[in-house]
Amino acid sequence: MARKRLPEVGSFEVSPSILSGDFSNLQSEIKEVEAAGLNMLHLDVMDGHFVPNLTFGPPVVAKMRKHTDMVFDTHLMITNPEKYAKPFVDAGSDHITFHVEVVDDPAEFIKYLHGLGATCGVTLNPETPVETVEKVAPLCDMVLVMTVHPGFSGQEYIAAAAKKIVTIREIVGPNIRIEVDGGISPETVPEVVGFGADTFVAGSAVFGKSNRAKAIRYMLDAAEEAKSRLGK
Ligand SMILES: O=C(CO)[C@H](O)[C@H](O)COP(=O)(O)O
Repeated sequence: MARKRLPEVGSFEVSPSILSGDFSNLQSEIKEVEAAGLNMLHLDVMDGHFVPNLTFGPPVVAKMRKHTDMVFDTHLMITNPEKYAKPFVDAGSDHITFHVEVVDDPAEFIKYLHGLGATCGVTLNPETPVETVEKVAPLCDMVLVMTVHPGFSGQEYIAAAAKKIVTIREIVGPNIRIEVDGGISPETVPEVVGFGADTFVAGSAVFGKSNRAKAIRYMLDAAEEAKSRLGK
């Protein structure tokens, strides 16, 4: 299976979080955001252990894969990402993000993920210090900053956690994407753009809206406006 690559840096991207989608109608949810021009789909994988919620595993990813060419941006909110990364890649995940809190040797794991043909990302919970990703962030294709405690859609954006984006941008430079997840909307996008993020995970702000194409447009417009205003 040909792996899809993350969009080149230089664009703003919305990666809509399927967690807020209608799980009884995944095919049409996917088609709708793809038709709106999006390149990425955020797959929220939860194990009921690392986070207090459960979602889906590789068989569901394999079914979704049949319906789209979007990059499957797979966020493993699970205790054993080393055990499950390959089954997700085999099922069609293009990009794997793991939590630094649960991996003993993140640099080795990144090498392993690249060896599987996937792009990869590291992430950290709101309370996890930015120093934990300092060494490995530059080895990734994208770094994900959590601005809510992972587990559920519709939570309030934690501004203090978003500030970590500034330090991570200094560490990785301009050529690695920084994605932000949790409470992202046209209201919070300007702040995270100012901090240096370029990739926006959005659950309620996309799938929670009746007109998804319009919701996506608002978010991307808010990002472009912030960029020109801040001279970024
Ligand atoms: O990882 C997540 C929660 O753990 C999600 O991506 C979350 O669903 C985003 O939802 P919202 O945009 O409504 O905050």
